[in-house]
Parts: sequence; structure tokens; C-alpha cells
Amino acid sequence: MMPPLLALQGVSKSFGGLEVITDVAFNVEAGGRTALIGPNGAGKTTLFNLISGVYRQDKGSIALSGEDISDIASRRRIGLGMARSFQNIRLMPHLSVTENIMLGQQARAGSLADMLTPLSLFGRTKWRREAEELLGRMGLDTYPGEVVATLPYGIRKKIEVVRALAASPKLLLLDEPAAGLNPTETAALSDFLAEIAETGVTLLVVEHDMGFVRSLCDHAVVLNFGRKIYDGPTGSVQEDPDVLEAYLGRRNRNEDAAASAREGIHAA
Ligand SMILES: Nc1ncnc2c1ncn2[C@@H]1O[C@H](COP(=O)(O)OP(=O)(O)OP(=O)(O)O)[C@@H](O)[C@H]1O
Repeated sequence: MMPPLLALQGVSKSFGGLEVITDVAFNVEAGGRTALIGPNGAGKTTLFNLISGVYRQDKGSIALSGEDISDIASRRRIGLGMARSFQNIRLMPHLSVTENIMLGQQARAGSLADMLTPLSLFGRTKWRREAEELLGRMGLDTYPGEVVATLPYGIRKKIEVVRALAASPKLLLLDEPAAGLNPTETAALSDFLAEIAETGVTLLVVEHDMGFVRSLCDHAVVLNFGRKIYDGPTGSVQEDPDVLEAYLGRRNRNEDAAASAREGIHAA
């Protein structure tokens, strides 16, 4: 049987003696669209940083396609098929759209020859053509020469995703992609990410907007105080008693309370 694309086992992490991730285990299957959700401070960003190698876990293991990557540096995880976007856009504002995508291509460069590619005119032309092709496939080819800083926020968010895609990942980690977007931009981003998923890229998304999560993701993992409290279909996450309690801080025993809790999760 194929191993899961991403597998976490017994992952724990402390900062200064305070454990913020406790014994977390879950799988992300290839081709899936998984949401990582939970109340503020639940540990979602920390877990993302552990998965992408920004932090090293104190206990447990993280495997990509069955290979233990626990000791592999963040940069090398990109070469193994993992890329991420950031909560705050990390594009180079004064470079053009195409140049930003080329930086994403550079991130995947594994060999010395790859790293030297942009130093030759031929290499630069090849990368530029690839970047422009990718922008075209993603419907963003109206902006290639424009400086990123001049573009609307919703477009910059998409470009941030395409920059991560330029590293040709199998697994794309997206940290609050819908944050700061209006409902129209959020719907457009959801469609955009669904198209990316259809090309075979597996998604793992940290997101607060439950409407966005429900429209995009089929699988949800919920964290609360650094522990996993739910791991299952997105469709039933809002009915789960542990999830309701996590968002409300108490267990709901009647319908009115459950309904208001669902709204609470919706608004979270
Ligand atoms: N580098 C750090 N040093 C110390 N404590 C940290 C560090 N990073 C995170 N924490 C703590 O870990 C806990 C989890 O934070 P984290 O940012 O992972 O939560 P989150 O679920 O992403 O929250 P939010 O939804 O608000 O972004 C918090 O109590 C936070 O203060």
C-alpha cells in the first residue's frame, strides 16, 4: 500500500518549558485537501512550522511519502516536494510578477547546476518562459511585467500561491490564504485552489474562514490547546461535540446552543 503523502506521529513541541503541540498524529493522503483548523492559539502555525522544517519537533516524527524528514532542513524539504505560502505575503514588492515566480523556481533548485541556471542568459530565458507559462495556466498572465506592489491584494495572494507552486510541490501548505480577502476574492481564491488540487497537488490549509474550508477541503484536522481533537470529513466537523466545546468553551446539550456554536465556528 502507498504510504500517506504526509504522516505525523506523536509530534510534540515546547517553547521555554510550555508545551504548545502535544502528541499530534495525522495523515494527509495524496490528492486530498486537508484543513488544519482550531481556535486562536491552538498551535496551527506552530504545527505548520514543524511540518515545513522552520522548527524541529521535540518528540515524534514527520514523514513525506514514507520518508522520515524529521531531521531534514527546511530548504531541502522543498526539493523533496513540499512548498508553502505565508500568512503575510512574502513576495518581493519591487520585483515584477514573473521575477517573483522565478524566485519560487529557484527555491526548488536541488543541484549546483540548477542553482547556477539563472546566471546564464539561456537559463534565465528558460526560467522566465516556464514562469510565464505557469502564470498563463493560472490565469494571471495579464500581469507578468507589473511590479507586485502595485497590484490589488487579492491578486497578490494568488501570486503568492503561484510562487509556491513554481517549486513544483506534491504538497502545498497554505497559511491562512483567505485572510484579509473580501467574500468575492475569497470565492475566487477557493476556485483557484480547487483547480490547483485538480492538477494533482495535495493541499494542507490553515484557515479560519469555515465557509472557505467547507467549499475547498474534504478532510479536517482540528487542534485545541496543541492537541488533536478531530480528524475526519469536513462535512461533520461542525456537529462534533469536542469541536463545539473547543470553540464555545463548554459542551452544548441543547439545540439552541448547538446552533449558536455552529455560527460561532462559522464566524471564527
Ligand atoms: N516562537 C514561540 N515562542 C514561544 N511561544 C510560542 C512561539 N510560537 C508560538 N508560541 C505559542 O504557542 C501557542 C500556539 O501558537 P500558534 O501561533 O501556533 O497558534 P495558532 O493556532 O496558529 O493561532 P492563530 O490562529 O492565532 O494564528 C501560543 O500560545 C503561542 O503564544
